[in-house]
Amino acid sequence: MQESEAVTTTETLVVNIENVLKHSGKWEDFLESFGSQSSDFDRIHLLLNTKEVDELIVPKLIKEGKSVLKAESLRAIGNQHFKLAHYEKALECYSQAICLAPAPENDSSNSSVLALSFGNRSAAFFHLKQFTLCLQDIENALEVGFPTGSVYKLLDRKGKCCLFLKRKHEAIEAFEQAKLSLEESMGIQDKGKEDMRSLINQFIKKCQTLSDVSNTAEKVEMYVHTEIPSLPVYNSKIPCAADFVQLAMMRGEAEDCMQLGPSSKACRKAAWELYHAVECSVVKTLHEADVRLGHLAYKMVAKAGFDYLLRERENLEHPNQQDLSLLGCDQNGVYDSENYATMYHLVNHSEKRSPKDLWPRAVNAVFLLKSLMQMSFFPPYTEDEGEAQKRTHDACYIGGHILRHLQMLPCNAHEVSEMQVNIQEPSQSQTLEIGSAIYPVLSLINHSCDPSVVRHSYGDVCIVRSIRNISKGEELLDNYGALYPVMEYPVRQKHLKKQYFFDCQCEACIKNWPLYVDIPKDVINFYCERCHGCVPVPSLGQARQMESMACKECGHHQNIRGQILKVGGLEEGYQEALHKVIFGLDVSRDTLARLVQYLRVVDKHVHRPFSSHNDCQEAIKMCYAYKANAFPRLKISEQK
Ligand SMILES: C[S@@+](CC[C@H](N)C(=O)[O-])C[C@H]1O[C@@H](n2cnc3c(N)ncnc32)[C@H](O)[C@@H]1O
Repeated sequence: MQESEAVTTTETLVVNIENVLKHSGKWEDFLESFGSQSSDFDRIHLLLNTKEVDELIVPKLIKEGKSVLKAESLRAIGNQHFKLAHYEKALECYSQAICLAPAPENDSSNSSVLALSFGNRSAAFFHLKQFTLCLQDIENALEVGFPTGSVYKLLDRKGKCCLFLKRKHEAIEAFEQAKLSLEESMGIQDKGKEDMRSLINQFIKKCQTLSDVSNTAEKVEMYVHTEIPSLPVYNSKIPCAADFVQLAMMRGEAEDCMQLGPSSKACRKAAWELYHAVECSVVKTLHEADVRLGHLAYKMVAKAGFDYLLRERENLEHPNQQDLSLLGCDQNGVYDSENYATMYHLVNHSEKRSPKDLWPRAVNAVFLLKSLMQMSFFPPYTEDEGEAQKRTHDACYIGGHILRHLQMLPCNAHEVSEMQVNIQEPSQSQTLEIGSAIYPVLSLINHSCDPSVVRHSYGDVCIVRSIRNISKGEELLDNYGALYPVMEYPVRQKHLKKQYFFDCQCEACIKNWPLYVDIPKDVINFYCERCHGCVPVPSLGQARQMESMACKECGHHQNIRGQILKVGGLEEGYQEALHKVIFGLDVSRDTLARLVQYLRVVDKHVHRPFSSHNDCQEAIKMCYAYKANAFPRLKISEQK
């Protein structure tokens, strides 16, 4: 028996190749030659034509088989747990069954184990009161061929979920469909049908008592933007369907955000097809080689397809800047994040990168290219000499795309995150990066060390909300991992320069705002009514007694009692809400509403940095985070 080979990561591969070239005295010349290449195409060409490099980059495909038998057996164990009301254990088994179940078209058994497992898992989610996840799995089960005779059960469950979530009209529609489906189902006696019908009718009556609520969340939560990624990848080491499973498990959690529902289904379908075409068999290889963002680069190219990339070559490389469609906009001039061109033209800073920066990326690109070559991505080539040249040329062109993305992604990709909640010790909760994704619209937002928006992951959907007042026409500013309250100015600048190639000129940087711990607590700087400068006041209590105060900048004396009363009037409610979030994990809408109200008023009247402003922002972020990907989940989704 062959001993299993140790897996080589691309990082080790880079070191190995360097060592081989150094050993043969060719490294310096090679690096010089590499540094003189002016395009990604040429860089890939050089690597493929350097024997030592070409011979060492040999990705081994690690295929993991699907198995109906294994999936069925896990599903059966899940059913045993389910009967004993061990729903979380059942959930785990069903999830594993879903991972191992083949796509329905490859499943020769009578009913698709994938569809049944999704159906079972929806029941487990239902009992765990995870209604949105339950709905997601009902959709999945129906999509992949749940047995028609039992579809009424899923529709009935769907109606109940919608009822719990107070989605009146969807609930009634689902129950009506359940009744129709019940009529069509064979193996159920007339009496049984009648009982079931009358039960469903009772639920419909319940639905009718619900009021037609609108989405009030939006008013409290300050939504700015919601984006479904063009491409997501997970850091999971589970092969193939893992991404799909995680998507199914997580996407659509934001039941209070109306924009998520329908398109996520289309995305899942697209992802499913893509995986089974060029990605499914290679996912494990990419994870084992630890290619990280390389997985996204691979997926971008795989999704675009060889024909498209070849056909659009001229338009991509030399777009007519007047023609917005060539830059990724649709016929109406609207930026289309599904269009490859939008991602292709995202900033990559190629011209600022040194050969030492580009070299490991080029090795990664060749590794990914060769993985792609083992799939049915390229057209078949004959053995002719001309064809061999074409083959090399095509490889360099596609490899060039991958290399371009490996430069673009570190400046533009976003993390998909999940909070691991520590219920006993909330301050010990941790946020983990569970994946990465490209959101082309989000990628247009610049950085500030004092950002105006914050992002949270709901599944792999990203929701952007404001965390301070934003005037009409004002630029949105996100944070690239360098917040002024917790990171010193030089450290922030270094980080931003290294990864994003710019010197930050945000207000916090220019004015050298202190770290949170050093923000003076004995003074509050109100806005001057004349010049917008600082009117410093001591504590709110003392300030209420004072007749007028002077602006530090223009000297104008003014009575700011009205402003002080506005902030002071909200202080008690804010303090209470803050305490509830931090110590009680109370992230209900009421608590959030008080925090948001306080933040809006403080933002309007008081200069930053102001530590209560920071505290309030952090508490608001916590409220959002606990509602986003957070496990174990707080039972907040069902709260009013
Ligand atoms: C995600 S992109 C943001 C969109 C980008 N400005 C564009 O026009 O496509 C990140 C890049 O934008 C630029 N950038 C972002 N924030 C910036 C800032 N505050 N000042 C200057 N450049 C910034 C940097 O070049 C950075 O690498």
